[in-house]
Amino acid sequence: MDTTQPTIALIGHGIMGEAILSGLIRDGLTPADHILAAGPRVDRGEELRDRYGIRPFTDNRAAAEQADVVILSVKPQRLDRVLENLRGHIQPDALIISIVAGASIEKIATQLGHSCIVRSMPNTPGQIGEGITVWVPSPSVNEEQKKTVRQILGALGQEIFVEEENYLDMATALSGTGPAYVFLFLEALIDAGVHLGFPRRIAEQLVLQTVSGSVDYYRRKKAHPAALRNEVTSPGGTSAEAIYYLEKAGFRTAISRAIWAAYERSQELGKDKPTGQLKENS
Ligand SMILES: NC(=O)C1=CN([C@@H]2O[C@H](COP(=O)(O)OP(=O)(O)OC[C@H]3O[C@@H](n4cnc5c(N)ncnc54)[C@H](O)[C@@H]3O)[C@@H](O)[C@H]2O)C=CC1
Ligand SMILES: O=C(O)[C@@H]1CCC=N1
Repeated sequence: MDTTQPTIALIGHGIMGEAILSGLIRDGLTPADHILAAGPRVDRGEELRDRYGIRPFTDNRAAAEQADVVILSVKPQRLDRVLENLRGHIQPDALIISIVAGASIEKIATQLGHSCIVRSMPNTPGQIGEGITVWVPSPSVNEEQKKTVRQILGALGQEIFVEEENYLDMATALSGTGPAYVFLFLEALIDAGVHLGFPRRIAEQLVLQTVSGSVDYYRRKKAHPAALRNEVTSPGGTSAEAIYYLEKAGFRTAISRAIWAAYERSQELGKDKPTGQLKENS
């Protein structure tokens, strides 16, 4: 093992834990034997070891004690117990990166008894390096550590540094949760196509290319979305008819209210003992 390379411990090796470790390995940032992935499920650890060559652990402390960087990637409802268990088992100069929705820097620092914390919010497209992560450091994170954070989070796609922690609950609602809105929209369009009478395969192809082509077009034209929508909307035509019904049904307001609700839920998840049932070991 090359002792000049930082050792990274993931506490929680579910969907996002795997996204991070696979990105680090894919980008050649961390050798697989420097990644320690901890979680209660032995089968999951073995699966990740076989797929990537990382070192699995069932004992969070044993992984964290060896790590220069500790990444917290458990569900918010598990966090209190995990932090309590890790307290006193973190190297004094270790950097902690949390991706846990809602959990504030202050909460993590107090419960862990450690001040060098980064709070971040990635999203699932990070699994293919196409995600976006917003992050905020505590005051004791130094410039060298910020570089490390950029590299680690950069393995998931784009990263945005912010100075105000409140942006993290906002990012959780907009970009962290964002893929769920996009997939719901895709699903609704495909089902509408099937309702019209298209075979599902054709409906999926039409929707996927329409959505990805529109996103690419928007990216390239750099025009306001309303201007691009107007290009589609002929007087007395089909788009005007469809948009009339969407607006009448409260499309925009529903989206805005949903994102506010997600923002408020992120704030609630940061409180002690957040509600929400978890299955064993999830
Ligand atoms: N899924 C998403 O879209 C995003 C999730 N997040 C945050 O990432 C965190 C993890 O979420 P997911 O990866 O989606 O969840 P997940 O359920 O896929 O992964 C959680 C992992 O933690 C493990 N675990 C359970 N108890 C544990 C313990 N005591 N110690 C160590 N590991 C334990 C579970 O076995 C599981 O593998 C959450 O806090 C979530 O808020 C952040 C951004 C996006
Ligand atoms: O649903 C959740 O709580 C997580 C946080 C960001 C995306 N999913």
